[in-house]
Amino acid sequence: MKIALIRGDGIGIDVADAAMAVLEATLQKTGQPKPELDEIHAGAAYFQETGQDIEADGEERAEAADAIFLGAIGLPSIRHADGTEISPHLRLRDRFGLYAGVRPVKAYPNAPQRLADPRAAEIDLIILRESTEGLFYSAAAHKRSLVVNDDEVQDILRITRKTTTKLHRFAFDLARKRQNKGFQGRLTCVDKANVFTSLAFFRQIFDEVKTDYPDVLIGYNYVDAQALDLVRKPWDFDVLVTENMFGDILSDLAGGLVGGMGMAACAEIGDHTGLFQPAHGSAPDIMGQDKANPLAAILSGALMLDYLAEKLGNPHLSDAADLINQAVDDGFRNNRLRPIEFGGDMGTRAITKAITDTVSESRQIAAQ
Ligand SMILES: NC(=O)c1ccc[n+]([C@@H]2O[C@H](COP(=O)([O-])OP(=O)(O)OC[C@H]3O[C@@H](n4cnc5c(N)ncnc54)[C@H](O)[C@@H]3O)[C@@H](O)[C@H]2O)c1
Ligand SMILES: CC(C)[C@H](C(=O)O)[C@@H](O)C(=O)O
Ligand SMILES: [Mg+2]
Repeated sequence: MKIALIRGDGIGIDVADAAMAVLEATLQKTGQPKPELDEIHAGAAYFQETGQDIEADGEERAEAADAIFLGAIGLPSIRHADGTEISPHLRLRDRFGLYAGVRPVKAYPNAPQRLADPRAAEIDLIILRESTEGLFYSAAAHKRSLVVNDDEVQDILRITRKTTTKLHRFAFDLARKRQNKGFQGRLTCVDKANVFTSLAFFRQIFDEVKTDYPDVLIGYNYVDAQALDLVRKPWDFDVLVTENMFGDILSDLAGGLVGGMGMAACAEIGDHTGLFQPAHGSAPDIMGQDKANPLAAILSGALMLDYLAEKLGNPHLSDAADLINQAVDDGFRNNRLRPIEFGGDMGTRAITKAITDTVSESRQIAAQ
């Protein structure tokens, strides 16, 4: 199993190391061989040093791996001449067609909840963020803005039938899988179809796809109302499918609901490969201090194992993913996970050790 590893910048480096340590421990526990890591240098610091945002053959090597794992990329102090930041990962999403951005939002026991309502303990939803087009079609990294001059800049919000059909199918399949696991299995289309023709088209394709999934409960919400509802009654939602920029914003909001960005895992899935990374950034305000919560990265590692189980036809990798998810759940339940992010006393290394210890001590799965 070959993983392309892009650790990136700031806390990205520490949380990627944490995720790899946990990955190795779980693979060992489940009797699987160590992954082969191909480290690819990329990011803002690399750009400052070399003038390139990723190693010359980095994109090809990423493509050759079974999956890609990324820490975080970007430092606000290092920018291109137009003011935008160094973002080679946007090119990776584009190049590999990583249209399905899966961002789980789950309240763990004893983790801080920002809402007083006891139902906040039930929050367990997934934001499915389209990740290649929408308003990001025009991201500076792609140089596709329509007008750029001293007086005006125009960006493009692009919705295509091909990508949107795949996205909505992915969303309905996900809702169905969740239904089979005992969740509501309700899918909400989040858009702004009241104002934008492009987003009315997004909803129209949702309606076309839904006819193949009569068993899935559906709903609609405009994105502004969805922001309200995520604060007012997040427990009512299960799977939300949305445009790229909306998903970017809502996923940070939702991360905040369940403690903070250190809990915000992410999988970006395309037809041929997947990229796994925490949804947070390089957090320059806490970098180099062993303060980052590595759980978003560790949980992204579990998403990667689940993806690889299917891709490589190896169910032991799913067992390894379950071990990680269980260790996080148990850790919070038993108060063995107390991240500094939540006012606790455990830094990046201590959290990582608590998870690897739990995995190694686990009696659930004997090494084979
Ligand atoms: N996927 C990515 O690589 C990615 C995502 C978002 C931002 N960025 C980049 O990261 C840099 C910083 O961006 P930002 O400050 O807007 O967002 P950020 O996610 O880095 O930080 C936002 C806030 O959340 C906190 N935070 C984030 N992750 C945390 C963790 N694991 N544990 C504890 N606290 C955590 C930070 O300390 C900060 O207060 C920018 O250069 C931005 O472009 C990269
Ligand atoms: C850093 C940035 C390019 C990225 C995005 O906007 O997609 C980040 O915010 C994310 O959510 O993964
Ligand atoms: Mg974001």
